[in-house]
Amino acid sequence: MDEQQLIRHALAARERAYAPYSAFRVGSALLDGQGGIHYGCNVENAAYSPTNCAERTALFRAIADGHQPGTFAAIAIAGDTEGPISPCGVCRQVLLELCAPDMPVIMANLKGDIARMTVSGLLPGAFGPNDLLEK
Ligand SMILES: O=c1ccn([C@H]2C[C@H](O)[C@@H](CO)O2)c(=O)[nH]1
Ligand SMILES: [Zn+2]
Repeated sequence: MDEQQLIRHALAARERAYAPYSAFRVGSALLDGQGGIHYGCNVENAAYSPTNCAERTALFRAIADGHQPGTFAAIAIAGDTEGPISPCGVCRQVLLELCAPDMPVIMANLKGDIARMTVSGLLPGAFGPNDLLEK
């Protein structure tokens, strides 16, 4: 699974977004350690705050399907932004919780722009699992 393929999966997932309020559709594709893909899209809500971003949808789906935290290989995210889409702060925190710190996060837009970061690079100075679990 190369980067371009993972981005294509994220773009396909974006088609399933439920975004009637913002009309801003986002897709994600999470690659697991066995080469499996877990799709995510944003799912909005009339009360707004229950909205789930594409990134968290894919991560929560994969965990619910039995994958262990820290075993994922990469995530791609795609949205119709000027530059490569950037995950929100809540998703950065959830990525830090459920993925290895050095896991690649591939950010794309519809024009083919791509940016790459690691999970830990997206949330410098984070309060994370180590602060509670390793005493
Ligand atoms: O990285 C992002 C940024 C935004 N959204 C969603 C949340 C909301 O439904 C809409 C507008 O913020 O886009 C995502 O899913 N992922
Ligand atoms: Zn988010």
